[in-house]
Amino acid sequence: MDTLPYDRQRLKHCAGEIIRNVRELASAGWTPATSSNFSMRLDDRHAAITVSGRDKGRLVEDDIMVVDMDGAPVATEHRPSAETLLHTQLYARFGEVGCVLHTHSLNQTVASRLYAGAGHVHLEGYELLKAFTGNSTHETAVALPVLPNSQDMQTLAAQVDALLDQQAMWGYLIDGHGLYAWGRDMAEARRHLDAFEFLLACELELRKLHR
Ligand SMILES: CSCCC(=O)C(=O)COP(=O)(O)O
Ligand SMILES: [Zn+2]
Repeated sequence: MDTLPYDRQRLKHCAGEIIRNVRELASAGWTPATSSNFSMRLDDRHAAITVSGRDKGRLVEDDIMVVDMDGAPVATEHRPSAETLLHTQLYARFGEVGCVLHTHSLNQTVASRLYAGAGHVHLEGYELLKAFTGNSTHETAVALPVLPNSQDMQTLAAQVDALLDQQAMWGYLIDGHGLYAWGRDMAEARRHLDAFEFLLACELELRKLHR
């Protein structure tokens, strides 16, 4: 008899989706040196998330584990991502969030350094802003927040919660660290992540050209 408190088949499905997508992100160079972490919602009380410290470009099913919405491991000896709280806080806060992706690409990391002082990256006038759910025109602006980094996840999570109290958003940067993006499912989270990456590359390129 299966006494697990989550659906084993759903975990298998999510692990497959995470592994396939993260392989692509790793090939693009967005997960250097075991960085980055990835999760999907299993149900109201559980999420599947990458095990801490694994090479994200070579994930196998055993590298995906289950946590509850407080970030505690469920039915496993594995240690979850050091940043699990930044995933589960989104699942706990928004019932519709189904996937959270965190990467450390060069563009994301450089942009986080350049715009930390301003506290956000202003993205305006791009057709690609329509990639973010809720936007239907290029005639709009998105402020991508940049948070100070911390090794204390409670501190980071509190900063994110304070931002979410003020604005709707699909992602944020952490200074010198990387990008968090999310969506209702993997496809939407991927689209948001890819759009942020492209738009940050545009902003960095424009800065170079204007020098
Ligand atoms: C070597 S990267 C430092 C930790 C980090 O930022 C990260 O994204 C990966 O941490 P995890 O515990 O999820 O492997
Ligand atoms: Zn990280």
